[in-house]
Amino acid sequence: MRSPLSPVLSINGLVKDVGPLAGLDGKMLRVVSDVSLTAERGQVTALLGPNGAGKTTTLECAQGLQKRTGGTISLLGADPATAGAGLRSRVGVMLQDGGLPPSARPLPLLRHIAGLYADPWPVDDLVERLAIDTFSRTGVRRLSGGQKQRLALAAALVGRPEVLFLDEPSAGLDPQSRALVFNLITELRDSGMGIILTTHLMDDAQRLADYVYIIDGGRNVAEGTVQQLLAREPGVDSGTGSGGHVRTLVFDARPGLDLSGVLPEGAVVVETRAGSYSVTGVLRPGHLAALASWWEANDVMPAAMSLQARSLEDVFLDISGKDIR
Ligand SMILES: Nc1ncnc2c1ncn2[C@@H]1O[C@H](COP(=O)(O)OP(=O)(O)OP(=O)(O)O)[C@@H](O)[C@H]1O
Repeated sequence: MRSPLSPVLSINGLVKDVGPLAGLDGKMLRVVSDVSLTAERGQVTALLGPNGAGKTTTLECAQGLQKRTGGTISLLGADPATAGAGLRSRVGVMLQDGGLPPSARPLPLLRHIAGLYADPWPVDDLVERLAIDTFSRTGVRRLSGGQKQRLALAAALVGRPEVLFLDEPSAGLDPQSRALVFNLITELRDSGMGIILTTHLMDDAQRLADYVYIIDGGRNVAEGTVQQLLAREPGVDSGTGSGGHVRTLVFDARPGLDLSGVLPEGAVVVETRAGSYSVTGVLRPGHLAALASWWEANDVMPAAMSLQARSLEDVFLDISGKDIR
């Protein structure tokens, strides 16, 4: 785990039991057994994990919404389990379902929230920045999913929080709104806000996160910068791999080519469907040269080919497995 000088959030050995549960003969169920993470100021820290990994439970304990069973949590230097309203006013939370009152209208709602803070973000500016002006007087229940998301972000920001929790911030956003929201998140990060992001969209995490924690089954399974995680070789649990990046070369040619023994070690060749081949591994120029020589010797001219970088999604699936939770 990182040891930043002044983290906005620091979780150590979090344990959370729920219950007693009737389905377990009245026993407690341990849903988080050992999660640790730190989030720095001026960074986006992503918490990723498959369904049921314990992300929501971890973050709700961090926000003081659930009582932890064990471990320590420090949010802006205070214990969220015992801190009062003073801490809450320094923390912004954007929930996936918005948590907004259905009968409220965006502009009056934001003005009302702003009235609770001594030095709020000017509402007109937020409304303009998040393009809320076009629906500022429409009832929340009539807003589209993307409009609710932008309003939820504005509501989380109006108190100028020092730390911001974002749960699936781009859910339901069209490409224009996504760009708007991402630009704002990047700007907030650059201005020193500590941002904690949970998402199932690996693309969002890859784009926004400075540091990533992956949890599964209620415990940490991997962490690192996006670059460090991308450099991992498939199946390797720790370290940064051999220094090269795993890539996939995809090409289309005639079906049934026997490429066994053609490539230097470290590459796996699969005919994914008739005539489509993928070569995956820490590919080096020698792999490309061997393939091209073999094509020449066997009179094969691919109809199409591309070299693809490994994505955070590939790494995530590699670490957390492909089983459905
Ligand atoms: N009160 C509860 N009673 C029973 N099980 C619970 C309770 N709270 C959480 N769980 C279980 O704990 C596990 C972790 O849940 P949590 O919501 O933290 O996961 P998550 O990583 O946020 O999942 P998702 O990605 O699906 O939102 C799940 O298996 C969930 O069913």
